[in-house]
Amino acid sequence: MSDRETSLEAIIDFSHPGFRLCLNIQVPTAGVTALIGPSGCGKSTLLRLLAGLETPAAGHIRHGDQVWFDRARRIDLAPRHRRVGLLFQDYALFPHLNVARNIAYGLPRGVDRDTAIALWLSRLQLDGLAARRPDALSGGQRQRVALARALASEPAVLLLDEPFSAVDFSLRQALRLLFQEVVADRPVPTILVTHDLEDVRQVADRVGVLIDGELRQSGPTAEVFAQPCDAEVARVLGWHNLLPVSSWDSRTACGAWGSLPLALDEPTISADVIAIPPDGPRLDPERGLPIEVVRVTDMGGYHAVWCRLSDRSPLRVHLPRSAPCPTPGLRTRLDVPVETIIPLPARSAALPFALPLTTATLARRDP
Ligand SMILES: Nc1ncnc2c1ncn2[C@@H]1O[C@H](COP(=O)(O)OP(=O)(O)OP(=O)(O)O)[C@@H](O)[C@H]1O
Repeated sequence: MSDRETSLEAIIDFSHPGFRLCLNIQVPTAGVTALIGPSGCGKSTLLRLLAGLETPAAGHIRHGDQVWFDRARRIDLAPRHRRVGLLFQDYALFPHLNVARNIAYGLPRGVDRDTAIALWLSRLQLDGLAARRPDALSGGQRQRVALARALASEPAVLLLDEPFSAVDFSLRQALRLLFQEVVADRPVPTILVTHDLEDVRQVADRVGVLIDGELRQSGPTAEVFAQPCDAEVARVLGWHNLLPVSSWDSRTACGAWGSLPLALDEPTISADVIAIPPDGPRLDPERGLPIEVVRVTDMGGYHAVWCRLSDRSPLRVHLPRSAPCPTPGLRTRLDVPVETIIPLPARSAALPFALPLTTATLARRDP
């Protein structure tokens, strides 16, 4: 079956009091699609709508040829008929069932129960816990039981809300690898909601950035991380050094923090903010922005140096270990190579409806 036949597509318009989610999304079968955004932007709500636990005011949801929801045609498939593997932030385990029975709950017909339970207990490092009830598990154990239940059900679509958030660093790493194996083994449209950018970088093939119920940017993971479309998206992607610009032209950007040269052919975009990648700048007492070093952290391969600019704006730079390591309190200057500076608008429009959907998830609010 081609990817087009089994991808998940949805056009959704939905409101809570004071909040509106309005977007158009296509999730291909191959690979993982991560969904990130600030708290309250609508990520969990979108998963609930796709799973059939909330009903859109308008739109449609389709998995391959199967229509799950179509407001105009009055189709609204019950959640149990959508075959969605779901993991919620609160795990939603059955409190009266032990671990084994929770995992077995969604097993497809024909699967040997005991073998499948043993397999998933072992894969998620839950051996020895089969007979425990959820209230006798740690948060991380509960989360893994919920993940096992979602994966074991051989779903047609996987919707996972923060599936690795409650476990320690090394287990998280192991779970990411396991998850990638499982998804590669049985490709289904998969949405991974997470606040952890490492999850996105390591696991996701594509990423969509949701802000205020709209999809602001989406595309291949590396591309989105390298080229955020605006300062709000850049913040979601973990960019630190975003300096507001009060005036600018193609040669200079100025703000309360000072001024920096620009090298734009022409001022084609509205630059409200300049972004300074942390690896570009170098300390140089002779040139650049005046700074005071506030804190230095040894990150293993490099030193992270937190500085304050003249207006007390924070800035973080990464210095190679081969460079002299500054001490807190040092007043010096920061030479920022002109070619590393990225001008960004503060906020761009949501993705328009009519773009092709293969790499993109699209959104628009009504005017
Ligand atoms: N049952 C509800 N009634 C009214 N408003 C709700 C309800 N559930 C969620 N909301 C609101 O809808 C918006 C989106 O919530 P949602 O839980 O989808 O956000 P989120 O992006 O998943 O957030 P987080 O990252 O914190 O989990 C929020 O403003 C939230 O307060």
